[in-house]
Amino acid sequence: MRKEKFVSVIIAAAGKGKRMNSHINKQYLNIGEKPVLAHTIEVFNKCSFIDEIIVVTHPDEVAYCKEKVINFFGLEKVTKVVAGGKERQESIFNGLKAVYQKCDIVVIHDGARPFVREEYILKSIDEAIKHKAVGVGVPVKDTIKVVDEEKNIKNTLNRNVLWAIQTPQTFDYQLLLRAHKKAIEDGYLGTDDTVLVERLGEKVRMLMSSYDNIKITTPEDLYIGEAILRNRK
Ligand SMILES: Nc1ccn([C@@H]2O[C@H](COP(=O)(O)OP(=O)(O)OP(=O)(O)O)[C@@H](O)[C@H]2O)c(=O)n1
Ligand SMILES: C[C@](O)(CO)[C@H](O)COP(=O)(O)O
Repeated sequence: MRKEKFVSVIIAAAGKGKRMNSHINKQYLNIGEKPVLAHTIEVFNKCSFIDEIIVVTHPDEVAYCKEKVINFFGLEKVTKVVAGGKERQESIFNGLKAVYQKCDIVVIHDGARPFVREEYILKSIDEAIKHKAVGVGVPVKDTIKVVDEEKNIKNTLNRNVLWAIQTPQTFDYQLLLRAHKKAIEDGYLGTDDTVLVERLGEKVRMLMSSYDNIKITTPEDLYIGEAILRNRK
């Protein structure tokens, strides 16, 4: 069934990586012998059901990304590198406007999540063909508290229903485009894409992925990433 669908991937890599505190943007820092972003794109590039990859980078880094990542690592499925916006949501919207006009299914993935496994990409494409919207994630391991501005605990959430959502998040293209347009119309800014579809009142499926599908966010994630990579070899 997947083969009949045109599948585009949008890699969001236009953030500034402020929490990493590095003069080099975190996507271009090495884990093992390759930049974070090269690890991420390689997984999609190798995946036979992916037809095109659109990379969204910071406007100042388009040329750098092409030279140091796309061309250097021979990532031939990347058809376009486009400039992102100030917020992640804006960057994804720029990506949505750049995909092939006959795109059926769109997979959204963070450039900063280099340990995504092909298995979950394939499962999420299948699930999106059936259900139109799907995110991957993991049940939370910690007990989650709601804390106010004075650092007082207000209440404790029921962990049995809490999941941490990751990417890939995979959608029927027209549905996600509609969800983004509605968010723009309403002035709504979300921190992922599934929430935009939730706002339309549409069902979004959750697929179990793995705890090692981490997002490289703060400096300690780099040595956790080195350990994940060593463990995979
Ligand atoms: N305007 C933005 C902001 C974020 N992202 C991307 O969205 C992913 C998840 O965002 P996050 O980890 O928060 O990255 P940054 O925004 O770069 O991090 P920070 O908040 O520390 O600056 C990253 O791959 C990032 O490059 C993006 O494409 N466009
Ligand atoms: C989309 C996301 O990866 C889901 O966990 C995440 O929300 C994006 O990162 P941010 O740190 O919230 O910008």
